[in-house]
Amino acid sequence: MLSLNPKTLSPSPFNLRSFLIPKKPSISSPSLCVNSTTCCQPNQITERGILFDTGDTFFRHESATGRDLAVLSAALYKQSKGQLRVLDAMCGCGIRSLRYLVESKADFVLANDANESHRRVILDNLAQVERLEGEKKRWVVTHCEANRILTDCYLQRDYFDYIDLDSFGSDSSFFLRAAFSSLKLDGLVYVTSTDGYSSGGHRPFHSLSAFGAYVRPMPYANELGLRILIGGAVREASVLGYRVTPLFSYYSYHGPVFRGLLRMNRGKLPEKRDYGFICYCNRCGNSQAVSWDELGQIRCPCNNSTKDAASLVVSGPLWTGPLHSGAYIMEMLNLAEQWGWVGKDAGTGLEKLLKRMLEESDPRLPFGYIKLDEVASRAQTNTPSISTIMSSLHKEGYAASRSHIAHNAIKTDCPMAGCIRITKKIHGC
Ligand SMILES: C[S@@+](CC[C@H](N)C(=O)[O-])C[C@H]1O[C@@H](n2cnc3c(N)ncnc32)[C@H](O)[C@@H]1O
Repeated sequence: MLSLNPKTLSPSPFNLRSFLIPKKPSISSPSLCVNSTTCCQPNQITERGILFDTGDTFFRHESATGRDLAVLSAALYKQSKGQLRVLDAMCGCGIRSLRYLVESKADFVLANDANESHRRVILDNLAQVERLEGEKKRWVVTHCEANRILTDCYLQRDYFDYIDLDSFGSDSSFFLRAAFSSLKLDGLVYVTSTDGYSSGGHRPFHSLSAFGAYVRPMPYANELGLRILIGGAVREASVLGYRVTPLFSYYSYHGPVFRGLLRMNRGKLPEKRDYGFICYCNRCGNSQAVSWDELGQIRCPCNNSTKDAASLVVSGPLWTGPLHSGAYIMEMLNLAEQWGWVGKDAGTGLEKLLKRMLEESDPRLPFGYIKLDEVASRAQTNTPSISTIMSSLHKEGYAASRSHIAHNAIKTDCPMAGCIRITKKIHGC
């Protein structure tokens, strides 16, 4: 068991952004109020019926869906393994820790945040668990730099089933190796990045140092954000002799935020087809995945001459495999249904999101998405409606789905030329 004295482990000055959040008044003793918003004080918040205080901490309402996904996946783990020890390495006000305890039924949660001034709010929020359930304490709060707590746990052989790394920018890459070391085999890491500059190809040398991927501007930048995050984790895990696979990947416009739930097992590097480079041709709009050995010979079929080689943009190495496991998303949907989070009157976008992720997990669909504006501009027509183009693609035998990442885009195995032809046909040209 851990024996950490938070007083002696002060946060490192690293990452000062979190300490610059303006102060809000905090309250003393929040209580758990299920399915009610009426008893809330103005500075208290409910999420899924759980009342808590955000105090001076960094808290975003918009991340509620990311937290729902976390809680569902942790609960599935508990159901399948019969145990759940969570390390919430950057817990903010402790909302996730609270939800892991109350909703996912975690046996133990270590709630950590480097900022010691969050302590009162976290303690008050988590104290609700015993008040509600009358059980013995199942949680500990610490204030260490994340790598420190992860490494301490590893050194003390105190392994976790589920590690949550909810950090800013591309910082999560900095914690991954320590996280994999302190994770049980078959355990889960829920990793986050808010680095939209790297995914947009605006700072390739930064993305190279943070994620190990040289990224250049491509039309499906937000999917690249997920792929470099997962690819970086794959690389970090393989250094330690582990193999990680994404169970789901989630992009949210608010931030932007890129999240991935990764399962870790012993193993070697991923399949060659799942980790490599992505090339996009500005000339024809098609993409291809290439491995390291093919990199020297890449040429887009649309252009055999070398004079137009500049039209090819290459990013990587990154994750080129599936973003989600369809079977896992089905399990999440079923649990969400049991909990009344989806279905009639559930009133959230969670069902739509999970169903879209399920569509995207069709193995026939390649990486990337095609923006309908790009198709229209190449076809010199108006933008086709998403349902019309999808039904035309299906009629011609292509796989096609919407993307949870971009609302005006489709994922399809139809090449750009086919999409242009279909769009022209839709418009009678
Ligand atoms: C995005 S917020 C966490 C939000 C929280 N998980 C939630 O869902 O509301 C990130 C937190 O990480 C903490 N933090 C930043 N750098 C850290 C580090 N190196 N080690 C531990 N905590 C850190 C900050 O104090 C901040 O509270």
